[in-house]
Parts: sequence; structure tokens; C-alpha cells
Amino acid sequence: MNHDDDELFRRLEAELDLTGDPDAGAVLDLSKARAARHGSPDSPADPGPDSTPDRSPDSDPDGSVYLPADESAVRLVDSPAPTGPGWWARARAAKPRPVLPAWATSRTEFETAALWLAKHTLHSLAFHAVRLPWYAAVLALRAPGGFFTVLARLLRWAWDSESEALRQVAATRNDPDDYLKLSHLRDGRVRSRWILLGLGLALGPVLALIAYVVLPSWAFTLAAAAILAAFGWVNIPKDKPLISRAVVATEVERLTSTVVERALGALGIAEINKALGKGGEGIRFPAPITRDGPGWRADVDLPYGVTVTDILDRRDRLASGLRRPLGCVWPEPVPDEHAGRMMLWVGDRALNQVPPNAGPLAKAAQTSLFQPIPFGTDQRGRPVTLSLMYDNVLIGAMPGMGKTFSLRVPLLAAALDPTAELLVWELKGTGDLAPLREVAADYGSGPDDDTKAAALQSIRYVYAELERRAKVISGLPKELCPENKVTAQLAAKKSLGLHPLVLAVDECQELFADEKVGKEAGALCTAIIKRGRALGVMLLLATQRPDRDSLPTAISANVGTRYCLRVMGQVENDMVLGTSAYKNGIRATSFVKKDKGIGYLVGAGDDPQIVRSYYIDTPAAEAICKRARAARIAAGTLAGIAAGQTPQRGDRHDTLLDDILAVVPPSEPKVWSETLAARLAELRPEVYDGWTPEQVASALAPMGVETIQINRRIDGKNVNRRGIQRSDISDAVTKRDRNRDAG
Ligand SMILES: Nc1ncnc2c1ncn2[C@@H]1O[C@H](COP(=O)(O)OP(=O)(O)OP(=O)(O)O)[C@@H](O)[C@H]1O
Repeated sequence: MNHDDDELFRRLEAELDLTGDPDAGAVLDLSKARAARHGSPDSPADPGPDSTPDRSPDSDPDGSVYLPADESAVRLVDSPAPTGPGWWARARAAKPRPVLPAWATSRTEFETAALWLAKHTLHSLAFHAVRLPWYAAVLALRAPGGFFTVLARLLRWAWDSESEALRQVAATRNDPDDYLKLSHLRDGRVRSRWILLGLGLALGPVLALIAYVVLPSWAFTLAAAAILAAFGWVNIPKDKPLISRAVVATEVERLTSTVVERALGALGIAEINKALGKGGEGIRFPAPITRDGPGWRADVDLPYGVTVTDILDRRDRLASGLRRPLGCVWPEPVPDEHAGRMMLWVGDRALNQVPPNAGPLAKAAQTSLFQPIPFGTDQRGRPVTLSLMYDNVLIGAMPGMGKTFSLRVPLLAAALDPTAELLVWELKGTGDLAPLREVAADYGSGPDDDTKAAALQSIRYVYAELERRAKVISGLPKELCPENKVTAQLAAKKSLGLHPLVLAVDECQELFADEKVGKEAGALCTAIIKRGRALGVMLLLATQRPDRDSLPTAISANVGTRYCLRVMGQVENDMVLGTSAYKNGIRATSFVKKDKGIGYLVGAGDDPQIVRSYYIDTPAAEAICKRARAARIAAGTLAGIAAGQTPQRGDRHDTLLDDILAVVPPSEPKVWSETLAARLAELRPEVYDGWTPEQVASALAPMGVETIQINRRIDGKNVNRRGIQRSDISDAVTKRDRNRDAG
């Protein structure tokens, strides 16, 4: 085609525009479109005739915005020079994305990814293989129709039917020149195309005949079937595809930006709708959507003003928008990023549907508490560990959500460390922790007063251990103990007695809310949490009532590792996971009843994570404890109840009498109990904080000290209160010391 022909076609095509749309085919003015997209009510895209061009934001080369301060002056609110970090600073601050994808660096992830791919491929192959006869039948039935369709298309091509419209336009315009040129062109084309078609039609049967003679019969049949299938394929209606998708499962559907945008748009958040609507800035994805473990990961920058917590509040709606079960959809904040950066992980299947996993402890021969211990897996199936040493653990949940099972995991890990001394108190009374009796130095089960009193004695023993261990450590030479804390080397020296000491209290609310023992237990546990870490003492608490009355705030404030399974409200959530956890989007309230053993774990890693604890049932726990017992017998560390000995427990306030003598000088023969309680609390807040005069009296009674009425004149009036006589205390001390010396 020569230049004139081109020109003619262009002109005719322009005239052929019959859509009636004046903008159709117009080149988009990008600057206008951008202005429309980013236009704000404050900066109208179309300034009126009175607008001053040099004061509009667009008119300034630096993009600065001017605000009229008065009629004659303008104020520059954005600096004219570009501020903010330069490219070098930005490049240095940029976070490098991993060179290799997660599946290539982690064996578990690789196995999960490979398994998913293999399963997916096998499923698709089997699905289509079963339907192969059906596909063949449909194609064969549709082949004759397909043959005629192909023939019709060939004839239209040979007759150059597509240029018919152009000739019609030339005729309608009464333009003989154009018409003649077009007709001339068409004649040439038709001639050459008919020659080609004729050749094809003549050669086709000849080639078929040759193929019939030359090819083996199977190959000929296959070729004929392929041609037949091709004709059939042409005749398949577009709206009724022959091959249906092998997987409609919501679980493995690919996550795309469109799907995410659709789901976010369905949340009913005005800012998101605005961003997705016409003229909005859209939703940004700072990183590509990738496969991450057994699911998809999308990093999303939510529109300005929308936070991840807004999305968390509507997790169920998001799951509906994504067309996934709720247990598959896990939006999370990204701690180091702005509040609108969301990491959305969409699993192939709901976390609570993944078969429970007993984890490595089921087979482990031994562990060391100085090493991370296995605890569970995250949503992506990656192992999650806890560092029990130098830490304390608090587990909280509604009843029946898997607290005891979760507590059992670190306890079994501790059992497998033959050097660790275990003191286990299960105050529910169901015997869920009974397998640990085989290895524990002290153990008790039940919500009764005796068990609680015994648990308190056990806590007193641990408290006394704190004092002993602190003295041992402070007496050690610096080169042996440079950091003033128990190390694996120090713990291995049996003579020092600095082995790991693990105290666990399940259903600790029974203890802390108890009228008789609660106050003291709370105060001692607070001291253990605060001071025990460096001394190799670990406290593990589990409660189904994480409120102020059942869990002293000093404990919930100082514990390092927190695991919160399903809870009902913000208060419980924050009691377990820490202040502001709920506000920051760490919400164990979003778990449902089926999410047993699934919780938020805070403090184990850098960021909070959703973890499903390993599921070690009672028979598996018994097997582990049997192994642990054997290891302890071999190491010579089986002690206390497990060894059939009387467990070590603390006396009732070993130091109470001495403490009273310390705070009541000899010049003060009598003192009111309330004054005494206040002075004791000042001396040792961790033990006596919050003590009432009645508690002083009941603590002294077993030591043979009775309180008496003490009369004082205050403001001219006689005031009678209970108190103690200092001489009674010194007599009790003399008696105690005499008894000790005697035996
Ligand atoms: N990691 C887990 N995976 C799967 N299921 C679990 C898991 N942990 C616990 N469960 C299931 O949850 C049930 C309740 O667990 P558990 O007894 O530990 O709950 P709890 O919170 O201690 O209950 P309660 O408050 O009544 O003592 C168990 O019987 C078990 O079937």
C-alpha cells in the first residue's frame, strides 16, 4: 500500500467514527486527567476568570502552595527547595527485600510450597482426565458447526468483506475517486486471496491423502482427531467454556490486587470508597503480592486516614469480600511502619482446620532451657520458639480455648531439660498437668484450700531461693559471672544450686483471688517476676480470668512473654498482651470459638505473632515425661515429689518476726497492727504490700504471738486498736532459735 492509500484510509476511518462520542479516539490529556484525579475542593481544577494564575499551586514550579496573608502579601507554607531525605538517604533507609523467597530458604516452607504445587497439579490432572471422554464428545459434536464457521470466515476473508464499510462510505459521500480507488484495491486483494484459497483447497485433500498413506494409522487418527477437535473448539460458545476450572476451592484461589481492592471496597469505610472511586488515589501495594507459606501475602498501604485497626474491626467482612473462610484471613499491622500499612495474609485453609501438630518435643530426647524451646507454629506453618530462660510467661484465655495445653508445651520442654527443677500447680483440679508429676520436684492439683496453701508454700520456697541465689551470684568472682546472671556454665555447677527453677501455676486466679493466700501469693510472684529472670527462676502463669482482682497488675505489667488465646473484651486482651495492645490492633478478641490453641504471642519475637501452640495430648505428654524421668534419673537430678521425697516448701514468713523487730525499735514496746503493717510494707513491699492488721494477726498466730488491745490518746480521746507487744516478738524469736539449735 502506498502513501496515498494510507492517507485515504486514515481520512475514511476518521469519517467512519459512527459512535457519536465526541471524545472517542481523542488523545487523553494526561495533565488534565491527573489534575482531575488529584483535584481537591481547595484547589479547583478549573479556576474562574478572577483567579490569579501565579497563586495557584500548579503555577509554582516548586509546587509550593501560597496562602494569601493579606491583600498585598503571600506566605510560603511549603519550602521552595525540595526537603526530606535525598536519594542516598532514601536508598540507605530502604529495606532490602530477601534475595531468595521464603520458600527457598526454609525447608518447612519449601516442603509446604512443593506439596501445594504437587497437590494442585495432581488434582487438576485427575479432574480433567476424568472429564476427557466428555470433552471429546462435545468437541466431536461441535466439529461440523466449527467446520462451517471456519469456511464462512475464509470466504469473508477471500471476498475482502472487511473493506465493504469503507466503500459504502465513499458511495454515500458521492466520492467517485475514493470509491474507484477502493474498488481497485479490493479487486487486487480478492484475486490474490482466491488464488491462495484455491491452492489450499486443492492441496488440502492431496496432503490428507498423502498423510493417510504415509503416516501410521495411529498418527493419522491422532492428526484427524486434532483437526476435528480444532473445528469443535472454534464452535464452543464463549459464555459456556468446555473446560471448567479444576479448582473452585476458595482455599487456593490466587490473591490479586483486584480481589484485595474488591474486598476492601466492601468494608463500608468511607475513605477507602473515596480512594477507590473516580478521582481517588486508589490503594497502593508497596510490594508484589506473593505466595508466602501455605497462603498469599499482600502488603497494602491503606488510604490516608485509614488504619489497620479499622480493618481488624471488620475482619469478617474482609473475609466475605475475599470469599474466604474467616480463619484464612489475617490482616496485621506492620509494627515499624505507619498505621496504614497492612500485611494481609490469606491462608489456603483456615488455621483451625489445619491438623494439630505435636511438634518436635514429641520426639526430642532432651532440651536445654538456655536454648529456644519449641512452642507452636505461625499461620504460615513456620515453627515458633520461646526463650524461657530470663523470661516469664503469662497465658490467658476464655475457658476451654487451650490454655492448659499451651502451658503444657513449655513445661514439657522444661521437663526434658534434666537440670531444670519443676514446681507445678494446677489449681483447676482436672489433672491436665498430671503427667508432669513424674518429673516435678513439687506438684499439686485442685482448687481446694490445702492445695492453695501448699502452692503458697512452694512460692515462698521460690522466693527464698531468690534471696539465696542472689547471695551466691554476688559472691562469685567477676570472671565467673561477668553479667551477674545465671549462665549455662554456672547452672551446670551443681554445687552452686543455680539450675533453672520453673514455677508454673495454672488457673492462677484461684490463688491470687483467694482471701487467705491471695495477697501474699501475688506479692511474692511479683517479686519473682521482677527479680527471678537473672537468677534462673522462671514463672509461668495461666489464667482464664485476666482481670485486676485475679491477676495483680504488677504481674501483668512485668511479664515478658504473653500468649493470649480467645478473650471476650479489650480489658482482658490488654491485661494479657500488655497495655494498648488492643489499640495497636493486637486483638485476641478476633478469634472465634473454633480457634482452639490459637493465640497472639507477644514478646517471643520482635513483633507480635499469631501462633497455634503444639497439640500434645495426654498420652503424648506421658510419653515425653517418661523419657524426661529417665534422663533425670540418669543425670541424678530427680528430686522432690517425683523422687518420693518431701518437697521443699517455705515456712510461713521465716523472716516476719525478724522484720518486726527491725521496724519496731526497743524504745517502742507496743505498736498498733496497722502501723506495723505500713512499716513492714515499706521494708519489703514485695512481701507485705497491702497487708491488713488482720493479716498481721493471722500470720503471727501460728508462731504463738497473739495481738492485744492497745489504748492510745489521740486528740484528747482514747482510741483502742489491736497491736503487738515487742517483747512477745523477741520471746518468739528466742523460742524459734532455741528450737532450731535443738534440731
Ligand atoms: N493447640 C491446639 N490445637 C488444637 N486443639 C487444641 C489445642 N490446644 C487445645 N486444644 C483443644 O482445646 C481443648 C481445651 O483445651 P484446654 O483444656 O487446654 O483449655 P483451657 O483453656 O485450659 O480450658 P479451661 O479454662 O476449662 O481449663 C482441648 O481439649 C483440645 O482439644
